[in-house]
Amino acid sequence: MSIPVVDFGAYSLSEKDVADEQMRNLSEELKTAFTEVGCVFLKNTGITQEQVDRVMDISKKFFMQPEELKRPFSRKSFANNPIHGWVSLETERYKSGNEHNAFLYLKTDENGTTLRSLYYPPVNSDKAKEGQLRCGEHSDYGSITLLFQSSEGLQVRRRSGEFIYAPCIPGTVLVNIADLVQRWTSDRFVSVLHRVLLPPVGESCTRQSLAFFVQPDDEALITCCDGSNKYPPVTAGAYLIERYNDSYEQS
Ligand SMILES: O=C(O)CCC(=O)C(=O)O
Ligand SMILES: [Fe+2]
Repeated sequence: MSIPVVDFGAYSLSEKDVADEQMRNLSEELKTAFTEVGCVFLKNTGITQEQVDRVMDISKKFFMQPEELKRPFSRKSFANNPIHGWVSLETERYKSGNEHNAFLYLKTDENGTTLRSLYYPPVNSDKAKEGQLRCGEHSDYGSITLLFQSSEGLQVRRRSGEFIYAPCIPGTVLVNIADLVQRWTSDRFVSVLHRVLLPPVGESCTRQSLAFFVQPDDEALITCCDGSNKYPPVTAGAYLIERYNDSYEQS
């Protein structure tokens, strides 16, 4: 199954009421996507492509500034909020990947919900290292991730193990199931492994993406909702810290 594209119009930000039947149909479509692939493209959400482009333009302006102007916003500058802030090229990477990208994290104080704005600079494929990826293979940690992307390169792994491209479809948002929901649903919904490949040889395009990681409140206790206890109960905050420490190499 490829990644389904589901029309979210009935439940878009501009709609006040949703008819029961529309809600039932929508939930069926989402359930199929989340049990079979772990992700779905939603169209007609009420978030416009213009709004997404605007956020990407603002982010790009930030990334294009000289290092000394970005440094005051670097991650170490926010003592009470260790995730918030700018991370320069190759400072932080998933253990599985040989990466080259920069991030800006915007995190609230209430829980782990975070917007991560990513900028991948142009790549000279002659100089690329063996096995280099733009973003190493991983699954996200929280409940769901909303992903907006400016160009191709993202791949997701199907349950069969094969990686398929997640195309860049303007006006849509890609919703990924993350690990806490897989745990919560005792593996009924699958958290989707994904990665970002380098552009094809001869093309050196940049890439931008916006990943909105939705996280339950830190103290929320996540127990298997079918009562199976397949995974021991864990608070969302503790789980996030554990996964975060486990997943990254800092250089
Ligand atoms: O750039 C992308 O599309 C992938 C970003 C991602 O997977 C992440 O930040 O967790
Ligand atoms: Fe991710």
